[in-house]
Amino acid sequence: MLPYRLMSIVSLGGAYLLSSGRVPQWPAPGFLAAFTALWVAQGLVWLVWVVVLYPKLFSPLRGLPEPTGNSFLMGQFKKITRLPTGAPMLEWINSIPNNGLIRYLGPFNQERLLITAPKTLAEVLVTKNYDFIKPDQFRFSIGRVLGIGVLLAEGDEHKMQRRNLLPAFAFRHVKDLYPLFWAKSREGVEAMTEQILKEAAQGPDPESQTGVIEVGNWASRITLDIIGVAGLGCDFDAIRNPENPLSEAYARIFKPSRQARMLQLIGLLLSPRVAAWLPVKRNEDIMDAVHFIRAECSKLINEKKTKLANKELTDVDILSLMTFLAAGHETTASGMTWAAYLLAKYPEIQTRLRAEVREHLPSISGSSTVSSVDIDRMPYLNAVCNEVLRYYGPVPLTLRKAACDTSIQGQFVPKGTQIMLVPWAVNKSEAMWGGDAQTFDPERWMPKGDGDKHAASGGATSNYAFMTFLHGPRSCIGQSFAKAEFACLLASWVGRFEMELHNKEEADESKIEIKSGVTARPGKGMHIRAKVLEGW
Ligand code: HEM
Repeated sequence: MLPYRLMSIVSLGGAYLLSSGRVPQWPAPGFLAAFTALWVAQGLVWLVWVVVLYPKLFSPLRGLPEPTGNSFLMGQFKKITRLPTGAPMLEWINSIPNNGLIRYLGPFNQERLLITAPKTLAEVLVTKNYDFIKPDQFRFSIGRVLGIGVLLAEGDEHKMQRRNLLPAFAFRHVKDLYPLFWAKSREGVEAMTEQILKEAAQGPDPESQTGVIEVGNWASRITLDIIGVAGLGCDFDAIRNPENPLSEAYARIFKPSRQARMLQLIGLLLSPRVAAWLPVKRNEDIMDAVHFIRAECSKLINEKKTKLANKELTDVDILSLMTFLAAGHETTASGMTWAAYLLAKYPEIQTRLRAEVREHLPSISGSSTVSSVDIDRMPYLNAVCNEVLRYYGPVPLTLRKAACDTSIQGQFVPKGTQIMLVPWAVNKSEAMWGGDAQTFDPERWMPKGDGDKHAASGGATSNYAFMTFLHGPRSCIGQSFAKAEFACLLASWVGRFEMELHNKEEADESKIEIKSGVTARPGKGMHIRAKVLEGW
């Protein structure tokens, strides 16, 4: 970032000397003119150093393997903006021979270090975890939405927050939430069925029981209701109310747009604060949504406090609540969107999964519930869930910054270096998953006989190959919660609906425009032709 404080101090001093006539010279300039000239000159020198000299001639990282075809000033930026987030890194991880680290240049030749192999991932995520912090850009842009809760806290503050929260996310607690996940799955499926049947009744073939639904919106509303009840015992009623203001507020925040990308770029070059301050519509939308969400969360906390007879809350505060509401519903909803897409694309997988669900789980139409044991004994359901989360991990990419001069596998990494952790690349790395890494194949997670331990890691050579929830002290705390919720939702959808792609062209994945903010979603939504099936 532009060192404007230092530049301003130097310019002030210089302008004083020049304009006071203390330096022998021809006509002494005015103070303002001298200040401006010095500031601009320093800015230019800084630009040449940062954009050209340092990355090309002096950086200690310049010997690392890197992609070819850099533009002189913007490195790989054009490719990065043209392709979906994570896609260029997937290409590089599989085509550039490397030893766990690939360097590439981003906008204005800013250096990025892509972490590609188990040993380098282990060092960044586990052994030297606190050497690699969330970058200011990330902290500021997400922090202004969520506050500095566990997702953004660093060092001792993070350790403390995480320690306090961990018991609530232990499997022994999550296990008790299965009945809730199932009840909400039922509510979601019933509401979706209603919409489909209504549409079928108005169409040319009222008997078809078929209609087109946008699954991403349904998934967001269902997962928002689940997190509301699980986290606070409060039902937002988003399933029944499509115009629920809370889900609309989240939709506005997570909506990717051209203006959002421009602001991101300005944030990178100048400062995220400058980008957030600009009077543009995207900033206004975000601030409106944030104020609304904050007010809602305060209201919920106050209600909960009253319910607890005015005793101090120990387990939940407003930052945790805001963090969980955001981190815990858009992610699972993105996963469900891709799950519906992949099942629609691969009907034979869908049919096999439906058979297992209908055989092992009680009908979603009745009032029976399910337990963790019911779900765990369904190998194909678990295989499909794992494979969806591998193939289209909801968080395609996340960032870190070296907090100090450090090293990764002996390679010196200067303070401030941007580190790229890219589930969309690592999850499909051929070095770790084999030649079929880029094929959607739940079979890789199916045990090939008694005691087949290999299947638990999907046949990959290392646990680090599955990066969907990251690993180590900053991995997703809600992983067990999310997996259980995901399995229940997917079972209920596939048990009730036969899903086909509405837009057949989208069977070719490259035809889907993917918009990535924090999570990756189809930019125009995912429209599925769903048929309500009888008999379950
Ligand atoms: C499929 C669903 C989910 C996925 C793919 C996912 C993925 C992730 C990832 C990749 C991170 C690390 C982000 C980073 O450090 O850059 C993360 C962190 C986190 N997730 Fe999730 N998540 C999911 C669901 C959930 C749920 C349901 C909850 C809560 C109920 C949750 C709560 C959190 C929290 C609190 C953190 C911050 C942890 C820390 O920094 O210590 N997530 N998640």
